[in-house]
Amino acid sequence: MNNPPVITIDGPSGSGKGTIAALLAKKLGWNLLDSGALYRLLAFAARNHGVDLTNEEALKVLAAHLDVQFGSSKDGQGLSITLEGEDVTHAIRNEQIGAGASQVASLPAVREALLQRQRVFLEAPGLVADGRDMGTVVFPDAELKVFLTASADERARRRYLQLKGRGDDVNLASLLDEIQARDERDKGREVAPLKPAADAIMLDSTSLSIEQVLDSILSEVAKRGIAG
Ligand SMILES: Nc1ncnc2c1ncn2[C@@H]1O[C@H](COP(=O)(O)OP(=O)(O)OP(=O)(O)O)[C@@H](O)[C@H]1O
Ligand SMILES: Nc1ccn([C@H]2C[C@H](O)[C@@H](COP(=O)(O)O)O2)c(=O)n1
Repeated sequence: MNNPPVITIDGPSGSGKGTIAALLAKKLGWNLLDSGALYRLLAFAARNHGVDLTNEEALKVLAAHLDVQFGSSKDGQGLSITLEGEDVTHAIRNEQIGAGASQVASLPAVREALLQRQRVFLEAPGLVADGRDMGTVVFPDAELKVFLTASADERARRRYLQLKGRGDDVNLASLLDEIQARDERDKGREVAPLKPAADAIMLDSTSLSIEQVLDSILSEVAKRGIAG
């Protein structure tokens, strides 16, 4: 029997992957995988358990035993995430945890330990998966692969507005530095680096609205006859 269809959305931090993936999954009535959340959860759990972010062996064990539940947020617009019984939906969404996630994600044993956890999200009627290696490694046979980009300045500006809106004390110049450092680490690692799959469509969202990005992907979905 054929597997349910998959749409992958990969790209650098702040390009809008998570926002677009959630809207697309909702529109299609498909399942959603936010793979970055798994790396963030691991960085968060490592901090809670006093595990050093360079200790590959301990992180591999922690990754294999992460006690995590994904659900729908109360507003139905995104995910709610529980780690070891604690609601960490918002606690994992800061730049410090993002940097830690990028660090643990460079370790081959960690990626291997999280691979199967990601593939179990593939259930009928379909899956929208966002991350860095969804189209290249985790779902290489996906029906549609999107590589979503935006300039580093625009991504830093978006992150600034997002964090400011949440009431965080943030600085645009440091956010730009952090985004560029994370880009370098995600692109430069040896295993599953951030790069477009050979058969991905490239979408630069620098001067596109969220609606325009979504429409462009939906027209590709319709063109390929993927959903329904
Ligand atoms: N096309 C767009 N135009 C303007 N703002 C956008 C656009 N796409 C996303 N945003 C906003 O940018 C911010 C970052 O988006 P989002 O979290 O989806 O990025 P991401 O690529 O998933 O980042 P990360 O990989 O770090 O999780 C959000 O506040 C989102 O609303
Ligand atoms: N498929 C993935 C998803 C995420 N990562 C790493 C790299 C990111 O810097 C970090 C956090 O991801 P985000 O939540 O910002 O999308 O996790 C990865 O290597 N592979």
